[in-house]
Amino acid sequence: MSQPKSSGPGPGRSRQTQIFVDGLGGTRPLVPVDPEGLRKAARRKLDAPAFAYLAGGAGMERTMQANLDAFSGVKLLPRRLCGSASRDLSVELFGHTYPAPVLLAPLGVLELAHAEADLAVGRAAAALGVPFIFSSQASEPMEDVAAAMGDSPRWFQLYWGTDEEVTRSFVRRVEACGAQAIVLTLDTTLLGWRPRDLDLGNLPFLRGQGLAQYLTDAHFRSRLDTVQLPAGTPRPSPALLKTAASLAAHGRKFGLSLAQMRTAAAHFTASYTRPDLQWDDLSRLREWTTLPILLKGILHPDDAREAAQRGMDGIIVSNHGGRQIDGEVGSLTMLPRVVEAAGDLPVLLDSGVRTGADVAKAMALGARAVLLGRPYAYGLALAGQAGVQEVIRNVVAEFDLTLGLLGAHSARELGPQHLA
Ligand SMILES: Cc1cc2nc3c(=O)[nH]c(=O)nc-3n(C[C@H](O)[C@H](O)[C@H](O)COP(=O)(O)O)c2cc1C
Ligand SMILES: O=C(O)C(=O)c1ccccc1
Repeated sequence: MSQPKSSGPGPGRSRQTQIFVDGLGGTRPLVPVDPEGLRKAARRKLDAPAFAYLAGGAGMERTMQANLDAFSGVKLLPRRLCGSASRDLSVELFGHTYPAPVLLAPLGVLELAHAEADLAVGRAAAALGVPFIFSSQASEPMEDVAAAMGDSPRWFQLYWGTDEEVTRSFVRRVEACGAQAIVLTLDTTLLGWRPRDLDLGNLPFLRGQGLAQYLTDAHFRSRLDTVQLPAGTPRPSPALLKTAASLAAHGRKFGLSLAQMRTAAAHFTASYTRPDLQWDDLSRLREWTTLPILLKGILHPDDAREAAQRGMDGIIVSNHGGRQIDGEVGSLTMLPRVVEAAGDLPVLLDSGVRTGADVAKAMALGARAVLLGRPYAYGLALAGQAGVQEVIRNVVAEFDLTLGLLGAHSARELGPQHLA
């Protein structure tokens, strides 16, 4: 059993030792190790609208809390005198071996956190061999991020829009980018009710942010001279001028005029999602690509069964980090029943994963891997690529230590025997 390469996320002891040795010389970690400290440091660093969008959730954020509570409610149960000096953290998914059971979740609009956005995250993921799931709402085009990552693993998250030519075009581009899987997100057919953004009246897409996949898509661009803007021109105000400046800046980056950018923001808003997408539609995606398809946002076991019957390849149990329905069930709470219903399909999980011990809990409950969400965006905000790398290293280091302390030799052997 092989350990991850030294360039990989790394075994826990060395990371922990490194932090303490650095501390002897007065050097502190680049970003807070404590998850709540990490969030607070990002809040101090970011402007209010950026932090609201990245950190916020739906309604009173009760589902965000439920995600954390679900992890708190699961208790690990270690065994003694059966441990190992080193652990094998690797996992296999769809014929690929990854160094640890951790992927980077698709997060839109990363330019809110850092100017280098998805490029910095891609480089961090590549440095560690951890797969990065590119978002449909990315700030940098998939081709550029893929180029920045070399041969390192990348997946792609798809939103299925009403302009199906664009959706189909994304799938072609994804294949050309060397993605190893497509993740179809099903829980954002409508934008959730998010008071933090509503109170600031801020939706990044209307400012041209988070549209890089669309603005570089030939099919999407072909619409920009034909789609009509809604009538009625608002009176100029300082805020509107700021919005125009943001649209114009994004237009310059992607070779589009301000008028085209206004149309792009309107066309995106009108077409990015299909609230009436049905199970039968999945057969078209299945025909378009031979890549593994995972459905993200599954919570009900019957939906997992349906996914298996429809020829899907995997499931991501998720409630979108509590950003969609306030009051929906915590993601980890549904994991065991979804795993049971999914049969042979690999089940991954996100929403509320904050620590290495959380990774161990999800795997003990049957997840094959987890997606890390907001924590890496906070690392990005604080220290760019290096901040993202450090957040991943810390989570993986704690996971490795947790395995060792549980008496497990490998990530794969985690199971109900490790739960109280
Ligand atoms: C700022 C932000 C943007 C997101 N954008 C997307 C997206 O474009 N596509 C998607 O499938 N999920 C998106 N998500 C959801 C994440 O992929 C993931 O499900 C969630 O962040 C996990 O919860 P956690 O942040 O509590 O770990 C986004 C989440 C955040 C916080
Ligand atoms: O912010 C999100 O969580 C997200 O995924 C999204 C994507 C497209 C439109 C609005 C929100």
